[in-house]
Amino acid sequence: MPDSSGPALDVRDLVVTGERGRNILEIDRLDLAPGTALGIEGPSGAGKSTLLFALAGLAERATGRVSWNGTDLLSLSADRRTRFRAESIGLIFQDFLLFDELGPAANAGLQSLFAPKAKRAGLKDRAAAVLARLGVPSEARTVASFSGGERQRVGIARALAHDPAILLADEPTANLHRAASDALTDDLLADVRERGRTLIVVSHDERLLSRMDRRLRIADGRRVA
Ligand SMILES: Nc1ncnc2c1ncn2[C@@H]1O[C@H](COP(=O)(O)OP(=O)(O)OP(=O)(O)O)[C@@H](O)[C@H]1O
Repeated sequence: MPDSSGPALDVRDLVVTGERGRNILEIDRLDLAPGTALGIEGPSGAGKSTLLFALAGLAERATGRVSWNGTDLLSLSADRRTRFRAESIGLIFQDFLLFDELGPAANAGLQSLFAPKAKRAGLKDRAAAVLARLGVPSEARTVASFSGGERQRVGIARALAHDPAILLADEPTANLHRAASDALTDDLLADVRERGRTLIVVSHDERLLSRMDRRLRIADGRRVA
């Protein structure tokens, strides 16, 4: 059953500047209803990853408004922003930041170390379910010897383990073979359709983009009509 209390995105006059003060992203307005899947596309260097970072409240030198269901990330203190992210946002980014000395289940269920006791078992179960669904090797070895695609899937399982209301993904299918890519897309969209989750993906993968509800093209740091 759709969860209509999920977050809606409201971006106004978002400007992100680079280290030398140049505007690398300018988005006047972006609204997203709860339960929507948005694909972001555009040429290399267009500002897609910068936008995703800004939507997670991770962009340095960002001004304007990035509001999720009435909470403007840019006006929160760094601590509160971190807390909001931990509770509500799942991030699938390119460098997977795995702990090489841990196995896939421990990496994917990492947040259980910090979660309230009542949530730990559910988090580990969900991490294990996503790993299995994406076909990650389950034998007891550390991820140090995993391939790029396997590491990516462990990172994805970690992002999904705490069941976030908002999922932001940068090229989530880039290193995946067709079957894993399709399974991941199906799972992400099931969360959107059945549970009112909000999904935003940056991708060059037409197969993935074509399944999104909306698409946003960016070039030179701006929306293209
Ligand atoms: N901190 C920074 N200071 C200055 N310029 C930056 C900074 N971060 C990113 N840029 C520049 O801003 C532009 C947008 O970068 P971004 O990574 O968002 O592009 P992208 O659309 O995700 O590209 P790709 O598809 O190649 O990953 C690029 O020209 C990049 O070099």
